[in-house]
Amino acid sequence: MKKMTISTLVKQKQNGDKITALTAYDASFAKLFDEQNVDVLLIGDSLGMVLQGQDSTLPVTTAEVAYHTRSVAAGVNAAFVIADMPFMSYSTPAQAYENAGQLMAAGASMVKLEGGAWLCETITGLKQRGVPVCGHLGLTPQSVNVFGGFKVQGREDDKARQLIEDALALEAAGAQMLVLECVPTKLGKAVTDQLSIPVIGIGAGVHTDGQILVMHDMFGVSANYMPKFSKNYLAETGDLRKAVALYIEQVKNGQFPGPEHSFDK
Ligand SMILES: Nc1nc(=O)c2c([nH]1)NC[C@@H]1CN(c3ccc(C(=O)N[C@@H](CCC(=O)O)C(=O)O)cc3)CN21
Ligand SMILES: CC(C)C(=O)C(=O)O
Ligand SMILES: [Mg+2]
Repeated sequence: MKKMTISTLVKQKQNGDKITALTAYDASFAKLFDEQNVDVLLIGDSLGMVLQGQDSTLPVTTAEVAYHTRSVAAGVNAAFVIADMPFMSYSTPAQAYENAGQLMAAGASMVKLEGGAWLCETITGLKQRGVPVCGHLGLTPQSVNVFGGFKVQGREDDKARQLIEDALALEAAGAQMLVLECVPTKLGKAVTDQLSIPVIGIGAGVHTDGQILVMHDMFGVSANYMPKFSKNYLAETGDLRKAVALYIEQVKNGQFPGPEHSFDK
């Protein structure tokens, strides 16, 4: 398989060929996922919860994400590698450039930032400096203390409109991909239809251009809880590789996420 690129992912959106994504934190699983042809691997700051056992992503550092990015990059052949920028590592454009540089040097092909229109200057500046950016809207876990918990976002009409405006602003600023987390199915579809860049959903319904899951949830081994939108693929396959293959198959044919993994309103 040839190295995945952003232009191939955009073509997948245009062709309705669903994009498959998983989190990964080490070389062995990165290689296993890559061999099953997962399109995108994310070194998520979820590592604070699933690897470190903390109750939020806030304590994660850029050095920690860089460490796991080096490991994942060493195991990858074709998959597109995105690294999360941790909480408070992109508060100003200058701080974002410094920390994004660490993640790109560690082997990422893109960095992901949580937030809306306030990030536009940072996104434009990163892109001008050679750093592709993925946005992240909806339930942005780094704002858990503002939300008062890991709660579905964009349920009210005004909040939904605001989210769509933020998504359009991120795209206009130069974001080349978007993760949309924990929003009603209808909002997931509206954002996906209005953007030209690929929209990867997690708990955002079946209409996004692709899906991502935290790998520990897909295998049913998460230390803390299992979000409603996740599915344990190891339970029904009994084999790591078969679990990944079934996840890919069900994303591609629209079987996952089903209504039981989505939020109607
Ligand atoms: N194991 C794991 N899976 C994840 O998907 C994940 C992490 N950890 N850590 C970082 C963030 C935190 N995330 C979470 C965590 C919990 C819920 C959750 O419990 N959501 C409720 C929704 C409640 C409502 O209706 O508002 C749920 O029932 O799924 C959602 C996303 C997503 N990310
Ligand atoms: C759940 C995904 C989108 C993420 O941001 C993470 O794993 O940190
Ligand atoms: Mg994250």
